[in-house]
Amino acid sequence: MQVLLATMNKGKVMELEELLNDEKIEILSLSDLPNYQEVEESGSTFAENAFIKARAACAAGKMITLADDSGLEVDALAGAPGIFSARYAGEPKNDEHNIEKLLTDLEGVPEENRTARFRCALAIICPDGQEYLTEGSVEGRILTERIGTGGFGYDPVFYLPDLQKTMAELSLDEKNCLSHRARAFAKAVPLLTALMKSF
Ligand SMILES: O=c1[nH]c(=O)c2ncn([C@@H]3O[C@H](COP(=O)(O)OP(=O)(O)OP(=O)(O)O)[C@@H](O)[C@H]3O)c2[nH]1
Ligand SMILES: [Mg+2]
Repeated sequence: MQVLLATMNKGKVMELEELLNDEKIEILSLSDLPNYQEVEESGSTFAENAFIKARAACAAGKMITLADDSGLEVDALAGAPGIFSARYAGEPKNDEHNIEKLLTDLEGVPEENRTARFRCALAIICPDGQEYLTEGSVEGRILTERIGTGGFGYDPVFYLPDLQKTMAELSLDEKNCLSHRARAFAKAVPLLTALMKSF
């Protein structure tokens, strides 16, 4: 079975490829679709944006398509950056600038009020029109400085109190055991298994 990963984000591709690691699944990405034009994420929720990305890519690739829309919600910022996480510090998107802006916005906010979560909405679309959505989240806290070099995005400032580590200090395997994306993906596994039998 062929599955298309509808994301331009190399960090996500790495994580999803590892999660989808099954010899019966051939993984394609948007770079396998010649002339694919990235679609505008015009929705107002993670779920809407995940469907927008998945529908567009499925129409182009005509195979089972997975798209993730994800981001960071910080309580002291009323849920920002949320769906705007990728471009929080403006265009073109830049993880370093985003972290810089986040730390500036949170200056003076004490540790106990720096609670946050990553959220992921994972859309799965089939060429015959079936649509599914799963979601996952992981709770943490925003540090005042970066620690660790793994992952992508805000990982170096996202602290997991239970593990006493940032997300960027985890190996790919460790991140894939507990991340928002891994949790959304785990809920999609039974579905993918069923789809594999029918396509
Ligand atoms: O530290 C992080 N660890 C993560 O595990 C993570 N997952 C998402 N994010 C942030 O949220 C944006 C997604 O926005 P997003 O879903 O629109 O993706 P994107 O624009 O990067 O690629 P695409 O999939 O849309 O092509 C990303 O760029 C990041 O800023 C993360 N940050
Ligand atoms: Mg995006």
